[in-house]
Amino acid sequence: MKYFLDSAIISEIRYAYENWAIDGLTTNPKHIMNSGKPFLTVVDELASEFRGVENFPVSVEINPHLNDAKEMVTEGKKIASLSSNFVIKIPCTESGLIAAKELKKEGIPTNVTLVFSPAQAIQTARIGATFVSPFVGWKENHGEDTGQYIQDIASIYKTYGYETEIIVAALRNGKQIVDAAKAGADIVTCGFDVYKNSFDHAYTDYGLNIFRNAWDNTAKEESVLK
Ligand SMILES: O=C[C@H](O)COP(=O)(O)O
Repeated sequence: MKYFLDSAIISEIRYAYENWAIDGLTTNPKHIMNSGKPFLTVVDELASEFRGVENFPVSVEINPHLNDAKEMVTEGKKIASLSSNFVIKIPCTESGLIAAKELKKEGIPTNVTLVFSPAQAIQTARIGATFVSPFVGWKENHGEDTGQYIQDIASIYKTYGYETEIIVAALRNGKQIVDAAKAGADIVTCGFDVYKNSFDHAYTDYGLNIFRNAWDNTAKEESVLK
């Protein structure tokens, strides 16, 4: 399963790319706002950060106020022209799905976002979007159990041979990453801290202290080892 970083902050994107072998990047209007920089500045930074890096998709979302499919396509084409890495992130509305279908005809990759049901995910795959982004954390915040939801999308895609890749989004902890993997997600996208926390475990720290103590109490010959 691939790991994408969900962020628009260049310092953490660079860190995760260099140290964690992330496979791609997703952004949304909230992440861009949180970077504290203007939209086009962030988009330019992302384009230059990954110039020449192959197979590293960077999802950039169109203006969320757009409702008209033609306007969505026009904006999507403009954003896509800025980098060969860019994937156009488009909301899962009727207009968004029409726009994603048109962008596919133009050879522009898309990521259909704000997906909350298998029915939305089916149409996303039928129109040939590159990625579908079902959100988990937002549903769970409202008390919904999401285990079956991702499994259903993955099993429907398998049954019909849909090629759209499933990016399970808005994850809040390591358990949700594991649940996504078990459900058959192709990709998860998480914030910087979610990944960082998922690499640690309290028992690892506990065991490390035991081993450090043992190391300190073991006689050592002269050696280069400290
Ligand atoms: O845009 C997709 C994100 O994964 C949404 O997640 P977020 O609630 O962490 O911003």
